[in-house]
Amino acid sequence: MQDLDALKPFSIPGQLAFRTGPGGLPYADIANAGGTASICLQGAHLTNFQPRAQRAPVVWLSQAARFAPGKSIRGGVPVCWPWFGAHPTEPGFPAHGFARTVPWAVVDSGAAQGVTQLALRLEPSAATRAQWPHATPVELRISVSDTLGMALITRNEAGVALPLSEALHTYFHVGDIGEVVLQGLDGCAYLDKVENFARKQHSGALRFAGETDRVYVNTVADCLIDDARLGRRIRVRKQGSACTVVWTPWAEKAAAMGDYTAEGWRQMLCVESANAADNALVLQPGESHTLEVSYGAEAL
Ligand SMILES: O=P(O)(O)OC[C@H]1O[C@@H](O)[C@H](O)[C@@H](O)[C@@H]1O
Repeated sequence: MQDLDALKPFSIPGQLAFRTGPGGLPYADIANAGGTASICLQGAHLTNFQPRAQRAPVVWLSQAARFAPGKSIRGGVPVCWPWFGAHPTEPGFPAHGFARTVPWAVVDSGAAQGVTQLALRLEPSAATRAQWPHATPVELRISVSDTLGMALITRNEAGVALPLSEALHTYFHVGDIGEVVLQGLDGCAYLDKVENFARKQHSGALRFAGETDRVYVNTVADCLIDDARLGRRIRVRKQGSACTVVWTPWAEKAAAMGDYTAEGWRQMLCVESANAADNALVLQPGESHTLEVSYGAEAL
């Protein structure tokens, strides 16, 4: 992992600074006129985003989150790569890939027109090569203003076609999950992970009254999280993503997972922009793929 001296050339006075934070891990803090954000360099894991005009963060972080080398953080935006969910053939490999728990290097930063940018690249190691021996440089480019932009860019330099799945597994902060209405998935087919991946059809808006874990396939639509309690709508825009994963653990599963306070799960909803299941990618030699999202909030 880069030390703070190596990171200094990327800092931008008044906008971007680096520090050692919880778990002894390096973090980047961004602040500008539009909003604030923090990114843990382990996993390129964004842990906070709040527009200045919002009284609550847009991205949720568990109050019981643990920060440690090699451990995924509960909340924020885990980067799931180069596979989403269980590995297709290796049950011993970590769920959602290794990208979220390994060091990423800062490779670029900049500021223009009220937007602060930071680019990170996954650092391959003997441990990652043991699970993914392919030459596929991957970068996460983050841009912060009153909206948050993220682009996950994978390039296949391996010389052979490669199957790959991925997601930006974003935990959004909501007032209360029981009052949230999610729009954008009307008419979509989904795999219901709560019922052993049964394939179902969805219609209308989505409301939550229990554990929900669904992979909506063949949808490139944006989603809206309407949050009556906080009086706001979060707009989830995406490009280069053909499925959307919706997840809330509810009480029992949250308690079993740890990393949650007793009622903490009520303040989160995962709406994940992904390429997985029916929409997993096959990257041809020399091909690049970009999964891009932007998140903003407005009054309801
Ligand atoms: O605990 P993890 O590995 O971060 O995963 C959290 C959840 O992530 C979601 O994307 C999955 O659909 C769920 O099945 C899973 O429980």
